[in-house]
Amino acid sequence: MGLKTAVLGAAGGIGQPLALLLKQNPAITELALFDVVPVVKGVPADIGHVDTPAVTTGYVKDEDGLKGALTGADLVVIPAGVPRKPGMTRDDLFNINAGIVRDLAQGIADFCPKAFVLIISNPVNSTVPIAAEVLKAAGVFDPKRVFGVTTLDVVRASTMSAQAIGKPNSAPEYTIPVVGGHSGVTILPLLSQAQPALPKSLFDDEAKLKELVKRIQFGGDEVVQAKAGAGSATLSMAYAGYKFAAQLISAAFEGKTGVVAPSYVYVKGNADVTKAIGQDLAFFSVPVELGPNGVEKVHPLGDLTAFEKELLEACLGELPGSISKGESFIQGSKL
Ligand SMILES: NC(=O)c1ccc[n+]([C@@H]2O[C@H](COP(=O)([O-])OP(=O)(O)OC[C@H]3O[C@@H](n4cnc5c(N)ncnc54)[C@H](O)[C@@H]3O)[C@@H](O)[C@H]2O)c1
Ligand SMILES: O=C(O)C[C@H](O)C(=O)O
Repeated sequence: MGLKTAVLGAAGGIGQPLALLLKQNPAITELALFDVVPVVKGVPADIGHVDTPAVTTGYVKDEDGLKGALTGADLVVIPAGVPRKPGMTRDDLFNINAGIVRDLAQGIADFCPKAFVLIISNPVNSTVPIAAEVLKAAGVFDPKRVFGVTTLDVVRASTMSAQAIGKPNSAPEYTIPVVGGHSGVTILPLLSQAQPALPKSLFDDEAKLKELVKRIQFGGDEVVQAKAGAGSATLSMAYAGYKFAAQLISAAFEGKTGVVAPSYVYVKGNADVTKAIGQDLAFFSVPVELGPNGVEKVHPLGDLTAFEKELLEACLGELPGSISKGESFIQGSKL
């Protein structure tokens, strides 16, 4: 088995370290790096020296590079687009990133319609519906193969919970489902379902619990502010993006079973999700069991505490509008 993986936006803050991490995955034999800026030809010249199997190539948009990067791709990861500056919301990126994701999704429809698609570009709550609409219009949308990458929220939930309970080295021990969307209050960490359970004292201290949830929801802002105008999370995102890609590769191509990870996927018509959230939304981040077809099964959201139900209400106050905004961007252009 040899996999071709394409990274679109590969010269960027996320793209470069993500490409390096992907280069280390032995299942990947071809790593295609695409960007609009010519330096993307230098990235494979650099990481191509790493002594792992993947042959690494750079493609620039101007040279009809999208076709070369995508043809034959099994997996496409998209971190293309502009990042936030302090004071911006992710939705403020919509005007620029919506068109970028639309054009890249069209390339996927044209050149690798069966690839797994992992979307990192913000606002994820809208860019994933945009990609889905483009693929639908081309008649190639497979809801099991398109993923909004929300793994950074999952990673933050473990790290920040471990810090909050005074065991900062214990982050790797915790698995915490984070569902909903990927922006502020749409990020819904289900701390009550942490494995192993977080200490009861955390749940007894309402102020501390709320502070922790808010920190997970607005973790992206922490980085945006600290970078002071020079961008948003790149290194932790590359780690998280690779983590999800590696989980998908192991389940889809290497026969690993029982791989479950939250991801923002198409859930329209899923009776269990509709029952759990009280709406038949098109997209929601849910714990997904991964396998040869991508999404093999959506796992239940489980019992929510009264506080988590409040968080769900807040999430649902924002998420449907973000989904419609993405869908209308494509549907409107077809009128
Ligand atoms: N999902 C998440 O959890 C998450 C986390 C962090 C960042 N992000 C998002 O990821 C995106 C990228 O962030 P970054 O820090 O890497 O930004 P960056 O500016 O460092 O890199 C973006 C890259 O995309 C390239 N690009 C622009 N238009 C393109 C196109 N049409 N085709 C191909 N490449 C194109 C740019 O040339 C650049 O190299 C942003 O939208 C950011 O908000 C998402
Ligand atoms: O905060 C951002 O804009 C980038 C990313 O979505 C994040 O969560 O770090």
